[in-house]
Formats: sequence, structure tokens, C-alpha cells
Amino acid sequence: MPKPSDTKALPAFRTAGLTKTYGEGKAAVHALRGVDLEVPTGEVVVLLGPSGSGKSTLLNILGGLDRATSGDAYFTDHELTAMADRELTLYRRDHVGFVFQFYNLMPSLTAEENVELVTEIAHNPMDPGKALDLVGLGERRHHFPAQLSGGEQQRVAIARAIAKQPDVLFCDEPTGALDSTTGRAVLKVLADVNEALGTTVLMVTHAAATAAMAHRVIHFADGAIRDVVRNAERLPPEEIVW
Ligand SMILES: Nc1ncnc2c1ncn2[C@@H]1O[C@H](COP(=O)(O)OP(=O)(O)OP(=O)(O)O)[C@@H](O)[C@H]1O
Repeated sequence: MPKPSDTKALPAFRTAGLTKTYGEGKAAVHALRGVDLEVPTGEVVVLLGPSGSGKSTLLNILGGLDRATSGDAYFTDHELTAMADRELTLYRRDHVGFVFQFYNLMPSLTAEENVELVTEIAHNPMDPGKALDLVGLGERRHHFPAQLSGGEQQRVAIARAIAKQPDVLFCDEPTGALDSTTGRAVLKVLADVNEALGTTVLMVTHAAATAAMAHRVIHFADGAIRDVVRNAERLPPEEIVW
């Protein structure tokens, strides 16, 4: 799939009537029950909602990791819901970065080598050292994950995700395993990446206070959007308390 050209004016994502049902019959779980959503390009968007309300399911569909049951989902002008598996793979490879609660770093590789795993196959990568500089870990590039704190390991995972210069960064509970001070440092890195690179950031979190750093907050309940709030003023991550 080519890099979208002149798509700045298009929303990063649009969905209409998006549903996802796991299983069938009496065992069916309706994880998404008709989601109509718009995520503007370049924004930090936080998804909040009770456990089981469908946040990760939505993130996984928009990230090309899972498929919807019905409805439409677009990334810019590309229809994700119409893509063949091969196209979805290319979409994930060329446009999307993921940051999860657990960092999934290779323990036998240094920070820099973990980032290189991605840059070696990426379409338009940045220098791994630059990615580590951006997350404040340039000096620790030769350290192994076991020599880094949880927050530092998460920053390596963020460096790995941004090194391929994705259009979108999906973050599922990126601070879930971290204490609040370390979590704030990680959120600051995400805000800095959004600011410096214009990367759209879509973040699922249980830490409701995180909403204060977002351009837009989507409240989820029972597989649907209950409310979308645009923050008139955003709080710097370092001022967020939870
Ligand atoms: N692979 C699956 N098979 C069956 N049911 C699933 C599967 N994945 C998710 N579900 C169900 O779909 C619903 C939505 O799950 P999802 O993980 O999207 O919620 P969530 O809002 O992200 O929850 P949490 O905040 O706890 O992570 C839940 O009822 C969950 O049990």
C-alpha cells in the first residue's frame, strides 16, 4: 500500500457502524455494537471506559490486528475493512506502530538492536539512535533490557514503534505496568513524539487522568461510544496525577 499522499486533511480514522462479535449463538460476545468514530490526523486521542467495553477490540481493528464483523473502517482514504490479509500486513508494517502494556523486548538484544529489528524491515525508517534519542535513551543504547527500569524499557518499546516513522501510534495501557512517576515520563515521550513528528496517537488507558493530555477523549461503554470530549486546554503529562 503506498504512503498516503496529501492526506493531511483527511481524518486518520473513520468508522461507521463498526461491530465485532466474538463467538456465535448463545456464546456470542458483542464487543463492538456499532461504532461511529472520527480521529483527526495529528491528534492525541485517549479512549476511556470500563473493562470489557471494547476499547482494545477497537484498537486492534484500527491497527489491522483483528477484523470487524460488520461496518466500515477507514485509515485516511484506505478502507481497512475491505483489505485482504496481505494488504493489512503491509498497512501494519508501513503505517502503524504499537506500544503495549508489556514491552515485548528481546532480552538478548541491546536497546539499539531491539529498535533495529524494526528499522531493518521498515519502508522509511529513522536512524535507531535518533529514535532512542527522541525517547531520552541515546546514552543507554548498548544496554540490555534487564539493565533498564520498567519505564526505560517502555521507552525502548516506544523508540521501536516510532523508528519506522508510523503515521499512527497505538498504545494499549502503555503505563499499566508502571508507577505514576515513571508513567508520566512515558506519557511525556508520547506527547513529545506527537508534537515532534505529528504522529497520531490513539491510547487506551484505565488511568482516567491521562485524558487531560489528549486533544480528544472518547468515552466507551458497552461496545459503543458514549461521549466524545474535545479538551479546550491540554495538561502537560508531567502535571498529570493518578
Ligand atoms: N478473542 C476473544 N474471544 C472472545 N471474546 C473476546 C475476545 N477478545 C475480547 N473479547 C470480549 O470482548 C469484550 C470487549 O473486550 P476488550 O478487550 O475489547 O475490552 P476492553 O474495554 O479493552 O477491556 P479492558 O479494559 O479490560 O482491557 C469483552 O467482553 C471480552 O471478554
